[in-house]
Amino acid sequence: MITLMNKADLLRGILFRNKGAIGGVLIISALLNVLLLAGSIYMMLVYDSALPSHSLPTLFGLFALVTLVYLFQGACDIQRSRMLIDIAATFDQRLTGAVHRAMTLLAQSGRTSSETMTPVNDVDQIRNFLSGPGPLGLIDLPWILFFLAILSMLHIWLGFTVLIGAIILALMTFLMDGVTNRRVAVITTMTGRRRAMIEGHRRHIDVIRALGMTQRMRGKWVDAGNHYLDVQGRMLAPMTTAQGVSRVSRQFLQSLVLTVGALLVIGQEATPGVIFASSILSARALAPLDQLIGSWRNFVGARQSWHRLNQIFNAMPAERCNDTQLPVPTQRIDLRSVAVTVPSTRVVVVQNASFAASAGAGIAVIGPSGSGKSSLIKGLVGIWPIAAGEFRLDGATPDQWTADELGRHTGYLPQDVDLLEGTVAENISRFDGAGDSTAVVRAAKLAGVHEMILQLPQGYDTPLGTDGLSLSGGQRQRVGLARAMYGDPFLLALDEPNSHLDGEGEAALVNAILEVRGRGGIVLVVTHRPTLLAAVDKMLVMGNGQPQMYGPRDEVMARMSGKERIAEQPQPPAANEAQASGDEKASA
Ligand SMILES: Nc1ncnc2c1ncn2[C@@H]1O[C@H](COP(=O)(O)OP(=O)(O)OP(=O)(O)O)[C@@H](O)[C@H]1O
Repeated sequence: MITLMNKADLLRGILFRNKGAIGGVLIISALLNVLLLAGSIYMMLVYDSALPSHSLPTLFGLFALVTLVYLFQGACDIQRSRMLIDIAATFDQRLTGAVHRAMTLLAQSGRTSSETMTPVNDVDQIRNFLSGPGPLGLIDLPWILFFLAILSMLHIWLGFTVLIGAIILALMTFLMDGVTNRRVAVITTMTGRRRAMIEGHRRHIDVIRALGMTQRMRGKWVDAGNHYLDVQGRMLAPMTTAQGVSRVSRQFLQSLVLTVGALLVIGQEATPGVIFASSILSARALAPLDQLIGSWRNFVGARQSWHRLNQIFNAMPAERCNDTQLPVPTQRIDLRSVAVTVPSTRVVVVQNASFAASAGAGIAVIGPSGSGKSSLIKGLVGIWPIAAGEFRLDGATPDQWTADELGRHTGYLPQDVDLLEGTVAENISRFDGAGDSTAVVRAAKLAGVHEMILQLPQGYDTPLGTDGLSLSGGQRQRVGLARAMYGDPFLLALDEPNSHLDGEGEAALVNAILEVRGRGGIVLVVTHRPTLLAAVDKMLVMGNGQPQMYGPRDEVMARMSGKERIAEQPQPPAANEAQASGDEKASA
């Protein structure tokens, strides 16, 4: 697994860690290119010695020899392809961890799902290219000179003719590269968006069906598909033309070489065997270029993926590795003028948040919709960046722990609870393979979900998630609560944890919050309902992305009801405004 990314062309480093295998491929390629002469030599010997002498033993002897060479050549060819597949697989394996980290960071920074998937698609693209025929064209490219030298040894005119052909094909490849580059980038982006579109439809299939949008969504998908195919067809046209021209040019060149050979034979400057041998040799000489032109689109795609991956990896911050491990926080949290931003837009959604709480505190975060309650929670548990101000746990800023360490001290229940693919126990234990079942059951009991889990087909071992059992909204919320409480985190942040709960569930939740507070944890709970107020001792009122009031629960409630009473009294408009602005100042 890669931990430090700030290196120029990191991918090349990873690929060339396979030096042994790459060296093996180059050696086998050299051998194969030399063995490729066998066909031409055989033909020359048959025409120039076996045929004139009418010697059957010579013919059969030569045939046996060339058969052996072909068998060996076949074995080398298979071995070379296998080695390339292994190199591609190792390259992919070595990048897996880094790709996952890149995806996590891209998703955290608010990128779209197609952008987030880019590193995976790019590694796929490079691996497919490396394990396909594409690299063989590149590896065999220098061997064009070898075949040109042999052809020139047969006759300088033969070498010259093929050299001109090679230059024309190389020029075509060069020109095609300029045309292809931008087009392949456009097609790659469109392919990613198309995949994201169908994935979006899949995710929201229930809403699409229930609201009668199936035909409209299908129409959108078909339109997008038609547009994609139209653009792809237009963009790929020059490439297909170049491939066709390359194939015909190669055939033409072979006939041209044959003609030059025939002219040399007529002029008694070469033997008849030379005609056929040079025809085969010219085909071999130009094969790498032809192969490259054939797989040029994949080559350009892989090259772009390579650059994109390098850019992504180089932009990734080095993974934090704190030398000093801080103790588990147990005392307090402090916020001083904290501002939270949305990662994708960098819009500030919470500002001037200043308050403190000590061990055992329970804080209800209330306020109207869009007032910044969830955003504040996201900032405190490290999902969204704190752009200004300070948040400290026992005096330390969150970045003094690694994300995973901090995660162990934090419990978070989001508004939309997503359980991951795995069993109920795995989900509750946050996939901590080393975690003990007692802690899982304890967290489930605390969340009041133990009895419900026992009713599931396989109890705690029931698979959930993508292909597993789907739970109801309330069940999901309670399993999510157990997951948040697992490991007795110091800071427990619950975002509307009772939105799907019935009376019994709410009672269990109140008990759970009291239990956490009783053991010295701090609970922040966003709620629109008064039921949970029984479990807290403090209240934070949010409005317009800022705390409006903070203090002991009953005091804040009294101030709020006082405000309401003032607002209810009929007052002249000017007096009303003065009162409102005075209150805001006081609470701020
Ligand atoms: N993913 C997001 N991308 C951009 N802006 C967002 C995002 N989520 C929230 N916001 C913005 O942040 C502001 C605060 O939203 P937030 O969800 O924190 O409010 P809230 O008080 O929790 O609302 P509710 O009670 O409805 O959940 C809103 O103006 C909202 O438009």
